[in-house]
Amino acid sequence: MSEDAPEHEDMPEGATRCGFVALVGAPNAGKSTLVNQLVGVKVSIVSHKVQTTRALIRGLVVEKGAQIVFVDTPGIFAPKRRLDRAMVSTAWGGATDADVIALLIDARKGLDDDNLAILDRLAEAPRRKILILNKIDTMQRDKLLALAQEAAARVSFDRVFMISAKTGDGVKDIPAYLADEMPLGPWLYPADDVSDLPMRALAAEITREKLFARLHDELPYASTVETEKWEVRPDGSARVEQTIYVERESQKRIVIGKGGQTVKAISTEARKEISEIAETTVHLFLFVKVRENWGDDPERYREMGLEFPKQ
Ligand SMILES: Nc1nc2c(ncn2[C@@H]2O[C@H](COP(=O)(O)OP(=O)(O)OP(=O)(O)O)[C@@H](O)[C@H]2O)c(=O)[nH]1
Repeated sequence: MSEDAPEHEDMPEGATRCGFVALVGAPNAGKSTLVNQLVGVKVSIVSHKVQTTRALIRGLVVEKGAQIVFVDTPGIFAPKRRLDRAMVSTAWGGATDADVIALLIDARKGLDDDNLAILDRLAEAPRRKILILNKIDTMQRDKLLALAQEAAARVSFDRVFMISAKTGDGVKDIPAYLADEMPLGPWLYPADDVSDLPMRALAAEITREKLFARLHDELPYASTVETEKWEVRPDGSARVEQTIYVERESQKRIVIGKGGQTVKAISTEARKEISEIAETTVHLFLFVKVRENWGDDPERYREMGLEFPKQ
């Protein structure tokens, strides 16, 4: 990552560019949808529930000889617990390390308190910044222009994009622009990688998504899924073992369900999707365990790649 803003030098023959773009935005702005749209593969989990993104997930896009590494930051929100503070700290850490910070705003919401707080913070960051107004499929154009002006009055953006992450409208312009902004340097990832997120973590996110789709009213947000084992068999299929961690015995019973029905249904759904993404047959084994005070255990969020917040 470069300390200085990249210069617009002519590309020597055979030279490559590579850089980091931090996607910053309020929960539900559409960051995961945008990363998925950019990368073309489901690398980060989209959900109607806010704060789905629990760790930094990168999507790689190659454009005009430049490798652009998108850092999908967790939603910036008012942190209460230690875990939440760690997530926010990680999000801003990722943003200030990046070559370009991309602020994604749900245009429908406009400059609400969340977005104003982010803009204030962004104004201080000594980085190139772009503004992406998302969800234009739900809005009229004149309102978008007014919103862009309002945001630009607070933060100096190098460029403003108006897109629909959902339909893909306008999305291609973003990597086309960013490719020229990346500093000269070798690619950091193999050419055909779409994500440096290991398959294990992706599989855990998929199961977690299925778990919450069923039980979002009954489970605390802190429940997690970990992939303990990913074993490729001689026939190419994979034996995958995952543990669902909950905070209390009562929650364990809910996840398991009557006669194991609930966990079985979650497993069936998750197995289908993991198989599709892994492009092989997956045999999924789910275990449910109680881990108390999960949300306050520093070891847990260190394992997830989260930083300690600077107090
Ligand atoms: N109409 C419309 N909906 C969108 C668009 N982009 C995203 N959404 C929806 O907005 C919701 C939130 O999208 P996500 O991609 O999960 O948002 P996020 O910013 O990654 O959220 P966190 O991971 O929780 O921070 C989902 O229901 C998406 O389908 C868009 O361009 N148009």
